[in-house]
Amino acid sequence: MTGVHHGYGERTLLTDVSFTLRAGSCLVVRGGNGTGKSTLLRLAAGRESPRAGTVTLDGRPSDEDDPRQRARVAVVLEDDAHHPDLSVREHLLLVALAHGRGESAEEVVDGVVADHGLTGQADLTPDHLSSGQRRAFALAAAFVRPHRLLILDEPESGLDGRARHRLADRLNSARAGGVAVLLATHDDRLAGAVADTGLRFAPDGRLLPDPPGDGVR
Ligand SMILES: Nc1ncnc2c1ncn2[C@@H]1O[C@H](COP(=O)(O)OP(=O)(O)OP(=O)(O)O)[C@@H](O)[C@H]1O
Repeated sequence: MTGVHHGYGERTLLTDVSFTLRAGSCLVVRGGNGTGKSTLLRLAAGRESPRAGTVTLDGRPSDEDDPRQRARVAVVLEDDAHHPDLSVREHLLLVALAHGRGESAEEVVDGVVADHGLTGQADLTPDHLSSGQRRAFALAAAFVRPHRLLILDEPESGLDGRARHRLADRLNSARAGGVAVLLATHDDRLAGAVADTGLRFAPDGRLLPDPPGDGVR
């Protein structure tokens, strides 16, 4: 992201924001409610275009409608959609198949379901999940896709302590495999456990360096 300015109406949220995220690294973005974290992630994901500046992924403009990008980037934002009439397992299988997992799809889904503590909920439809289980389900839908970059907006919300530890472990294994992670969170422990660099929103919309700390590893 280079020299990005963005806002809505009269309000400026991002002022001259630049950063680079490399393979295998995790950048955490923090700031109070309404400062612009989700907005920044939507721009990174190519769901929205900035008023000024550029957002590129592997040298190409970030664009969520670009199939090449969707084959490499998995995004969990706050407004995740799901099929109300498919079970957790059926939904994940559909996502895995749509993203080219082919014959390995069932195995990938079974592994991700177990990793996300959803084994007992695999045959339920989303309406029958608790809010924390729905969050785990949204994260699972990202993990069944091929991904070189994960963009996660407050992935910890609704998760209990055990599930947060599992999430930190999964993100660290992903990083070890070369996956880049862009994370917005209010959880300093999660930030410290998974991120190697951090940025924090200043009141003028600039992003200032904010080391993630030690967290719980
Ligand atoms: N599409 C939009 N049109 C107009 N205003 C918007 C739009 N999206 C977000 N905003 C406003 O921009 C501001 C920043 O929103 P954003 O969701 O990025 O904040 P956030 O830092 O993620 O907050 P939180 O920690 O509460 O999730 C808010 O005041 C919000 O109302």
